[in-house]
Amino acid sequence: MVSLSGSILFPATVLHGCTRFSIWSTDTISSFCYKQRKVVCACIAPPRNMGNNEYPATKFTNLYNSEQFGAVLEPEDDSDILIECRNVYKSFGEKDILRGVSFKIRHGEAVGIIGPSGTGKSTILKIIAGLLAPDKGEVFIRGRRRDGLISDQDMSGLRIGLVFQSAALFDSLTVRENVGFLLYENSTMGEEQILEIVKETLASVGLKGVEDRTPSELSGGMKKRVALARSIIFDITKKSIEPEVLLYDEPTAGLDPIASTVVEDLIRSVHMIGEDALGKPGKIASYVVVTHQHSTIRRAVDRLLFLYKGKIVWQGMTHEFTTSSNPIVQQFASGSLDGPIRY
Ligand SMILES: Nc1ncnc2c1ncn2[C@@H]1O[C@H](COP(=O)(O)OP(=O)(O)OP(=O)(O)O)[C@@H](O)[C@H]1O
Repeated sequence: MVSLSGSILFPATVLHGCTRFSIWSTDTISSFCYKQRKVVCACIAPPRNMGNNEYPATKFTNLYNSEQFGAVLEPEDDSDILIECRNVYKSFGEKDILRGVSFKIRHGEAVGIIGPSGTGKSTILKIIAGLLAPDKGEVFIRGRRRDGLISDQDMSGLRIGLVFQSAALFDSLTVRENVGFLLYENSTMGEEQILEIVKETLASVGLKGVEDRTPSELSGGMKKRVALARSIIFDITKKSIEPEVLLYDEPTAGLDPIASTVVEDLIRSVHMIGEDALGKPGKIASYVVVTHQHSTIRRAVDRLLFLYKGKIVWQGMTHEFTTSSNPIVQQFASGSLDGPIRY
């Protein structure tokens, strides 16, 4: 899981008009705060219907139409790539964690990253998010190479949000203040208007009448929904609306099976090809989920990347996961102690 500083409390937002980015951690806010030039509101989101002229709402079911071991079968058209990692390396001290990771996230995709514990899944999310810089290799955001961290560069064109395993809500604030935090801080909207948007966003994740509660009065599943609402709320006064990629780090960890299903369906519902609790199309262009849960793999993602020993060793559609002949995947899918994966 992503754990930047242990205590994950504060929302940090966009810097200097760079890539629209919302993330919730003390580490981030502190590192961003001293670097920030001009904080602008991260609370904008893509159009409600992303199937526009720029990006047709592609169905990805057969995009990568067979499981791949090493080689990747991909569409030739690269115009819909939102994020690309190219040959990314990352070490921590003596530990080589990522050793040449390459993949693309396309507009409309729902991608899962799986693999044994400690293999670097959360590290990849942090690199995509721009919180960690790769030692070697490149990250492209809508075709533009990002150099260093997100705060180092003025990049526009994509909002990237990270939803932590722990909901990372402000304990002392109400649900309304948590969800509307970025709007209260950065928007020109009045209190009444913000409250309306907060209510509508909460309703879109199936929560009503909880605005005045504090996080301690919510269940774990409700907290995750509030965190999701916070990451999809947007500033309706903004003129330009950018697509958003959400990165979920173990979103169902610690939940019972039914609460997991609720969150998995919620992740689907806020996606552009889903429908939220209000019956409106979701706003999220693409998302990436790091998970260990089989139910989340089955229910919430379409395509899988399997990370092992620093590389993507397998990728395929979700339905290919349990039938794969790849011994690493077979062992992981069955949970067997016998196989190439050793602990
Ligand atoms: N900032 C850091 N400094 C030193 N080591 C780190 C740092 N971040 C991660 N690591 C190490 O890198 C390895 C990969 O960590 P990461 O959290 O990315 O793995 P993961 O695949 O998400 O694991 P899990 O499935 O258990 O959550 C681990 O051994 C971890 O201890």
